[in-house]
Amino acid sequence: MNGRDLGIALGKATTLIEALPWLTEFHGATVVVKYGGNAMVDQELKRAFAADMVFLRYVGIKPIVVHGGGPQISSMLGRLDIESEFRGGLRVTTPEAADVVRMVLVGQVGRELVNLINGYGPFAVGMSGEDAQLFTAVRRTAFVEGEPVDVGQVGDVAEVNTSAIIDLVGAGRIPVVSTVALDADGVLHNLNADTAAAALAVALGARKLVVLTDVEGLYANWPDTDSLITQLTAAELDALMPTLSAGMVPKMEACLRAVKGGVPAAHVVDGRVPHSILLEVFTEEGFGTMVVPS
Ligand SMILES: Nc1ncnc2c1ncn2[C@@H]1O[C@H](COP(=O)(O)OP(=O)(O)O)[C@@H](O)[C@H]1O
Ligand SMILES: CC(=O)N[C@@H](CCC(=O)OP(=O)(O)O)C(=O)O
Repeated sequence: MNGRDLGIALGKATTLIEALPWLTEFHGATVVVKYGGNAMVDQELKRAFAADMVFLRYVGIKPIVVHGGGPQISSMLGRLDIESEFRGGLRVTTPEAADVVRMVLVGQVGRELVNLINGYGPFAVGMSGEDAQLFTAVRRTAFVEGEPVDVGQVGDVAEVNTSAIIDLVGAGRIPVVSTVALDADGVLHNLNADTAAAALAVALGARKLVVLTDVEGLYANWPDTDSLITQLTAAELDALMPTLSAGMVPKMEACLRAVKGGVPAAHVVDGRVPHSILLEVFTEEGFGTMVVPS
């Protein structure tokens, strides 16, 4: 082996051994991952994400994936000539739109992700928030400039029944969750996927919530990209919330909900970077923005 090849080999060994403390710390831990953004549309990023989930599973971590799909829902509503708009970051969801949301999330986006993950190992099992009553929804209003606005069949998570997820994870599976759910009267509701991921992380007592996005993480002064925050407390995030705009609001609300609900760390990581989740979990410096309890 020449000097250059030896250098490369030693670099690889260093990277592997750097992971040892984190492999030890997170062995057996439950990690809820919200999949969305670019990582959901770019072929290379999609495959990298699927490989990461199977990697986590093989090293003894229990990943649970909650997926988004806003752009795919908008595209299908457009094809069907059904009007769609967002108010206060939430999709106005008529009964007709709710059927399309379920069809796209459960029947299209969820299926594709299950198949991608299963390309690396036969572990992924898809489920809707309806299955075994994983989520019970309660109707949610949006807030536009401080005023409540009715957005139709949009729900928050009122209750989580983790039994089916626990069964699947116990059998070595990777649950892939689509975020539609019934309310107590059996009416179908559309749940924001960041919100649902946070509620699930809390109910499962997860060690981490990791939310993929299309920026490096949370910036203190968006759009100044020199202002990336690597770590902050829930109290510091509470103070920043009024300064955040559209897309980041549900994500950071989800991080707050998770850490206030007992999850030790919630992360927002850049889904444009292949294997960003591995970088977050297995490196000393982590990746993106980490929110910790106050
Ligand atoms: N303080 C902030 N830090 C980072 N991004 C912000 C901030 N405020 C607003 N944003 C916007 O939020 C977007 C992320 O939300 P969104 O587009 O909904 O993500 P995704 O498609 O990954 O669900 C960023 O691309 C950015 O445009
Ligand atoms: C109520 C609400 O807005 N629901 C979302 C559900 C999908 C989602 O959250 O997808 P992303 O993570 O890709 O945004 C929607 O209808 O678009």
